[in-house]
Amino acid sequence: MKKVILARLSTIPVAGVHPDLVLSGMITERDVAIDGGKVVISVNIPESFKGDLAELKQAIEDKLAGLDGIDNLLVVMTAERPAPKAPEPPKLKKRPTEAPGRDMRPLSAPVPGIKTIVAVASGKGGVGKSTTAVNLALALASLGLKVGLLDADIYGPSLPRLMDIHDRPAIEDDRVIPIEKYGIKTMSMGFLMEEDNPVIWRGPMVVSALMQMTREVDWGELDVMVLDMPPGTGDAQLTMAQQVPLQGAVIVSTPQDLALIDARKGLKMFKNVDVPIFGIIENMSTFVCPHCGGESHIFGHGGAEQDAHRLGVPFLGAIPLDMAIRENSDAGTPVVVSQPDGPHAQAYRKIAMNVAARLFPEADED
Ligand SMILES: Nc1ncnc2c1ncn2[C@@H]1O[C@H](COP(=O)(O)OP(=O)(O)OP(=O)(O)O)[C@@H](O)[C@H]1O
Repeated sequence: MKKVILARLSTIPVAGVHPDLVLSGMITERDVAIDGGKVVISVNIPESFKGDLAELKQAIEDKLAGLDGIDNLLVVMTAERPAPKAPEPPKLKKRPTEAPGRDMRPLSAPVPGIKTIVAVASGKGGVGKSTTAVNLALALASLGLKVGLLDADIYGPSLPRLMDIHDRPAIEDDRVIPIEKYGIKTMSMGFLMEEDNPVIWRGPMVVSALMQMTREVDWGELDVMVLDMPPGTGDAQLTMAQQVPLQGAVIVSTPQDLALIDARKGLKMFKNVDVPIFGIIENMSTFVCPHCGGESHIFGHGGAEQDAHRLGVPFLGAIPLDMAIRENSDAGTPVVVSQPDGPHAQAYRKIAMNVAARLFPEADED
């Protein structure tokens, strides 16, 4: 099947690169993933490419249209050069983080059907950003909101593991259908990649993949989309923060990371692109002993809250370092759904209420 696909694609000329798309090296056998009738093709766009990405994508779809054995086709364009220039978002006036009332600033191209988007970011990896994003999304849903969770951490997508999802999403009318679990809609590049054949993402490829996951996925109507960003504050994260119409961002940080400067880098990045910072979530704040249940303040206590205030951003809440959170995360049953009445679910719900209050300030005024 791969051979038939590649044979058809090799008749497509690529402007400025090669008269044959396959010989150009932009698509190899490894870039074609087949799962039953679902086919995902990732195209590596080199610097020398002079054509139009949308036209090339269309040409690939046309060539494969009607091919026996393909029910659903998804073409992902990935580029090593700077992403195709999107229209510059309007220059927005800075909005104070705690500005009262509704944010009336124009949004850069809102995504139809999605009322609000909140980014979950961290200054560095391994602080529990994805665990926090998943539990925050589920806690927002438990408040009665329609929630989507987009795992934009395409370097190391963790949603398949954290939510125990191993299916591939369906594709209908050229749109990917997000996978529903525990009452929220989810999408992750991890759903499309083969575990033993990871895609190597280079620089701005990330951005075009993100745009496709935001806009070409059939999210339906959402009150809030939680966007799990890749860790760190590099160019890819910066471009994401600019290109997605974010209502705000939350920064996940451990106590020691707050005391250091990583979390501050995250704050600075969003401030630079005029995205309001909803606040800081302190993860792994106190240590809960798995044997006696006693709490130890290994990194000191209350420091994060003070740090947040010192940095001029709200403190949204703290989540302890607890074996139950790790075990549930790793088993794909986030603590908010596996122990909905437990103290951790409560802590996440409290944070979710803080976030919801910032996402929908008008609801507070009623
Ligand atoms: N509050 C917590 N208590 C105990 N374990 C936690 C807590 N938060 C996260 N973990 C565990 O820490 C590990 C890293 O968490 P996670 O994958 O969410 O981090 P991340 O910041 O998204 O990482 P990366 O940057 O690599 O994507 C996981 O094993 C997770 O279960």
